[in-house]
Amino acid sequence: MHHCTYADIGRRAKQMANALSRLGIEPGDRIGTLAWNGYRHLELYFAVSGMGAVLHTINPRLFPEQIEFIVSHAEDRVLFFDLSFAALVEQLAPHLTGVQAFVAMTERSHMPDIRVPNLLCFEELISDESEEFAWPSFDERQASSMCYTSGTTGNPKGVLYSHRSSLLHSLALCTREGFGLSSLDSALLVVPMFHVNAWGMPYACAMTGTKLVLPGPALDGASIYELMRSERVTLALGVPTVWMMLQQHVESQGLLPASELCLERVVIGGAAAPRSQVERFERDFDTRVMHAWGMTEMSPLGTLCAPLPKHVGADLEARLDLQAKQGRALFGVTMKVVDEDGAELLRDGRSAGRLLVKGPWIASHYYRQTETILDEEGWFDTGDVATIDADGYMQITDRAKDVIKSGGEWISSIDLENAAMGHPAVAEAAVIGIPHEKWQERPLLVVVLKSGKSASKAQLRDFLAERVAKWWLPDDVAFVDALPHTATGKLQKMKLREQFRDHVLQAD
Ligand SMILES: Nc1ncnc2c1ncn2[C@@H]1O[C@H](COP(=O)(O)OP(=O)(O)OP(=O)(O)O)[C@@H](O)[C@H]1O
Repeated sequence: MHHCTYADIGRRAKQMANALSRLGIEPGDRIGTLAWNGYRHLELYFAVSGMGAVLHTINPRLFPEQIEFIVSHAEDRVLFFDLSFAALVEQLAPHLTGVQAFVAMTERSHMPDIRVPNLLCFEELISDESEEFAWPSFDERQASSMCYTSGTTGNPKGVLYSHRSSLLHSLALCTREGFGLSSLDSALLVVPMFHVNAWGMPYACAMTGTKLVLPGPALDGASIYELMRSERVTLALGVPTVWMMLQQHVESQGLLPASELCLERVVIGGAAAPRSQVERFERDFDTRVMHAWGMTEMSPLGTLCAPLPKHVGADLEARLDLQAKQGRALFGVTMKVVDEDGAELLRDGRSAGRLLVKGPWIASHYYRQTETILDEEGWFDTGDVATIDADGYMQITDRAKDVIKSGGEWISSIDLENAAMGHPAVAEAAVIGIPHEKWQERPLLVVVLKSGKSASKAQLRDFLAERVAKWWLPDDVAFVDALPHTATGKLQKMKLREQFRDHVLQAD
């Protein structure tokens, strides 16, 4: 484990800024990274943006052709990469003709033996550089970083973040109503630094002096647990699949209650937080869950579920009901739900419609596309379907493309999945619509069972019958070993729909 201070990061960032200037990098140039969560990646966050260039973090789990497209589309001039991507870089390099240097994020003794033009070594690059660098001044609306969407529902689209949007977003995170960061915190980032600036945490933690714990590629339950223990983590951020692995690990290893940990807060975002997962954190870890929602286009956070004074002292059931919601808009963000004609729906917690958002850290267009993605009043259509209640708590019921349309009504795949995940034998669940002659579509529940546990279709349907409306009950249940996820932890429903394209619904 490498330990360093923000002062060390600052010094090395200045050395890197000097090195990049020497390579001819100018303000506005894009610098790509194919890297896990690590200190060198953090140094690049500050070196590249600080000198006025644009840090382009690339999702390394995309297909090689997609990475090739993205690097070329962004016109990256330098590509930094972790050693685990050396073979990938060697494969891609001949096609990345615009990249003038490839930098392995390591020291000389570990340089990979690959055939890549202009291969440089990170530590060698900065070793002789001065620790002084006069950070230039520039317009706050200038781009500081960029990233492409997850490509869950189509091709990835490039989004630029400005210094202004990143700063405002970070300030919102620091507040008590945000993540409430302080220098007393130790924050574990299980969200990748290659996607949406790891939810803005690298900046927000530096602003507050919060210790950042960067886990590298280690994403299994055992290593996450060990890091939480050894680094005395008080705040951890991740997607539901990551927390599923952690909870399975502590359960299977008999580590419950998890009193060895000093975990005070867990942020669950990127996909809906299952009620059973929230309950386990509250009950077995004695940890407060903060449910968060956002999008690449939103830098990424839009809402956070924090209690109001009237919720203080509420019992577990009431707290769980609240945590199922994605939360209230962060300072700076405005939201509304609208019907198909664009008319605003009631804030009654029941009327579901398309969720529109507005705010200073929401992108106005995709990279290298001229047309705006905002309507004439500045609203961005998130593509999510949601309700908003009288207190302003928003709850996602589905992505518009995943809604199951049955007999003219909508069935929320997310609600069904959450209900199914409450069954003690279910590790993970996904619900998709299967075409149906009479009803247009009917739900199919696809389930991964916990190892060593069993449940029949009938048992699962009986379990659900007590929790959802009768007409929502899945017509069929399919058992699989694993569900397809994107690199950012989202269920790939497009892939699942493809997998079950010819599926014939069978009740038993
Ligand atoms: N807490 C949450 N609960 C439910 N859904 C969430 C939550 N957080 C994020 N999401 C989902 O993730 C989406 C944002 O994902 P992201 O911006 O990473 O890429 P993507 O939208 O999946 O990619 P693409 O636009 O290429 O399909 C949101 O619109 C929402 O559907």
